Amino acid sequence: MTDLPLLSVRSITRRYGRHVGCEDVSFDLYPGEILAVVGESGSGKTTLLNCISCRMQPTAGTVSYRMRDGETRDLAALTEAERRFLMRTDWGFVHQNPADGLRMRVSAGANIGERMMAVGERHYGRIRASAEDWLSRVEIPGARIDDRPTAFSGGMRQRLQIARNLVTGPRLVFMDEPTGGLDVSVQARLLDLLRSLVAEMGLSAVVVTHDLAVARLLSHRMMVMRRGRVVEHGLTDRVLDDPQDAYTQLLVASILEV
Ligand SMILES: Nc1ncnc2c1ncn2[C@@H]1O[C@H](COP(=O)(O)OP(=O)(O)OP(=O)(O)O)[C@@H](O)[C@H]1O
Repeated sequence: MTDLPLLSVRSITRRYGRHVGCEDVSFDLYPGEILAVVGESGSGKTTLLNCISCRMQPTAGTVSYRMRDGETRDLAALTEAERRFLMRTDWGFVHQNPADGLRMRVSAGANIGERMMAVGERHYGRIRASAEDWLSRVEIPGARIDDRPTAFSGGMRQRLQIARNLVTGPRLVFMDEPTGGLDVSVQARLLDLLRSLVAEMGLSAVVVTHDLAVARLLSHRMMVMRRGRVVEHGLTDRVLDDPQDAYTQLLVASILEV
C-alpha cells in the first residue's frame, strides 16, 4: 500500500450545451479502493465515469493518474497512443450491456485472447491456457471456449466481459451498472464473484450504480450525486447507516421501505 492516490479527480465539470452533466466533482481514489458513485437516473454518474476514464472530454477540471512507473500524469496531457495503451492494459471498463464490451462475432476464448494480444502476447498455447483459466475463474465451463457470446445467457456474457477486462491484470476498473439488466439471483452471484476477484487482485475500481445494495457489497467509499453534484461522500457503511444529507436520507429510507 502507498499513501499516494492512484486517481485524482479535481473539479470535473461537463456541460451539454446549457445542460449540466456533472459539476465540480473532486475525489481521490487510492490503490485497492472501491468507490461507488450512486444517485438517481440523470444525476450525472455516467457522465462523471466517462470523463474520468478518458471516454469523454470534461468541460473543466483535471484528472491525474499514477502510472506504473510511479509518475503521476495529467490524463489530458497524454498522447493518444499513451491513452490507448492505458485503456488497453492498466484499465478495464465493464459496461452495463455486455454487448458494448464484447465482440459478439468472435468466440469467448478470442474475446479474452484479444486483450492479451493487445499487450503483446503472441504465443497461442499461452493465450489459450489463460483464456481457459479465466473462463473457469468467472465460472464459465471450459467446453464453451469456442462458442460466441451470442450463445451465452446475460449473466454469462457479463462474466465473460469481466474476464476480458481482468486478463491483462489492470490496476483500475471502471464499471457502469455492472449488474444492471440481470435478474436478482444472477445479480447476487455476479456481485459475489466481482467482490472476490477485486479483493484477490487488489484492484481499484469506480463503480456506478443506482443500487445501494451493490454499493454496500462492493465499495469501501461512496459518493452520492444529485443533479450533477456530489451531495455526500464518505465510508460506505457510514453513509448508509448514518446519512447526513437530506437527499441521501431519502434514498436510504426508500430502499429500507421496499
Ligand atoms: N448527450 C447528452 N446530451 C445532452 N444532455 C445529456 C447527454 N448525456 C447526458 N445528458 C444529461 O446530463 C445529465 C446526467 O446524465 P447521466 O447519463 O450522466 O446520468 P446518470 O446518473 O448516469 O443517469 P442514468 O442512471 O439514467 O444512466 C442528465 O440531465 C442528462 O439528461
